[in-house]
Amino acid sequence: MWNRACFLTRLVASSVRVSETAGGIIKSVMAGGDLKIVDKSEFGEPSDPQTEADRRAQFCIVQSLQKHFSQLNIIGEEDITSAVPDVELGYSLDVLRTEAQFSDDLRAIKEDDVVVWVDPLDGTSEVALAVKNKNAALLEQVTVLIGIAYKGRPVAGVIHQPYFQESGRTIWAIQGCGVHGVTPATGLGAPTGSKVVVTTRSHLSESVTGALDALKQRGLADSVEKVGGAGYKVLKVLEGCAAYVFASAGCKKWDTCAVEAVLAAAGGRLSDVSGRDIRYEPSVQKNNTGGVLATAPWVTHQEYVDSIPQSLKNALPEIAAKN
Ligand SMILES: Nc1ncnc2c1ncn2[C@@H]1O[C@H](COP(=O)(O)O)[C@@H](OP(=O)(O)O)[C@H]1O
Ligand SMILES: [Mg+2]
Ligand SMILES: [Mg+2]
Ligand SMILES: [Mg+2]
Repeated sequence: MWNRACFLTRLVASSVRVSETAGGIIKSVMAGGDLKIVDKSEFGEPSDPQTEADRRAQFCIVQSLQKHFSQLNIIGEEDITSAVPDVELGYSLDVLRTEAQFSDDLRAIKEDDVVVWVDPLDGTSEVALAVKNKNAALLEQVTVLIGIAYKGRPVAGVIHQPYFQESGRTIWAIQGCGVHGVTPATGLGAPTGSKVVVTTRSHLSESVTGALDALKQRGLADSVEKVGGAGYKVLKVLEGCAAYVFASAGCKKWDTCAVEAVLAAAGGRLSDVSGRDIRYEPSVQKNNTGGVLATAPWVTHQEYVDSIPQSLKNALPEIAAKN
């Protein structure tokens, strides 16, 4: 089955397994207790922590994928990594079985047509806070993100959530083939009966709260929940929240590629706050300078775009320049 599978099937099938291995690495670093945190931010910027778990998880993902796919263009968040022993990776049979639903376009994708965007640990600030405050509940917000872009747009994505219940879960999607690992909420306000909007916990700013206030006034946000990680916020949108709003710069392509693929496969939409597509070519600037707006399948994305004040949209390039 593996040998007959097309390139995209084999890449996603391997990515599902390697995301789970990376999740295991994150858990073992946490269990060891010494996170060896460094701050990647430059003077005057908000703190941008990196732990030994981020470094080891990225090494594992990049090394394993390159072993199978030597020509693959992989762009990971971390510049510095920590070596971990080589592991023989398997592949997900569920992914292999999905190939029957592929379009001819998907079947024709070759190794040098794609860019893989890797966030080895999304929610690092929450990891640091969980340790500092001895609050293990925050770890639910950690995800491993592997996004696959073809012709500059997401075509498949893997979100592994290592601390979901006891053994974690992996959510993945390939364009046109549905979402696996979660059942997306389909109705208005499910499960709370109102429109809950999620936003950043650790990167709040005037422009973020300005956008949220505007959405509240228009009846598009009944309440706001502040949680960590782009991966976790999109999972919340898949499971009943109306939208994820981040009207600021600082969130990067590796934060959004995988989650956009998964959300789009569920019928939702992710764009910048002005409604423009986010591009994922290898040469693109890493920062999502137009902010991030993700909406559930059951809300109208354009209503959210239109409700965010133009003055905030216009100010984003200046915020981006400072990041
Ligand atoms: N101003 C900023 N500087 C650096 N990273 C930022 C940022 N704003 C958002 N991010 C990154 O975007 C992701 C989601 O952020 P948030 O939880 O605030 O919504 C996090 O990814 P990582 O945890 O992978 O670094 C976070 O670091
Ligand atoms: Mg991230
Ligand atoms: Mg990260
Ligand atoms: Mg980071």
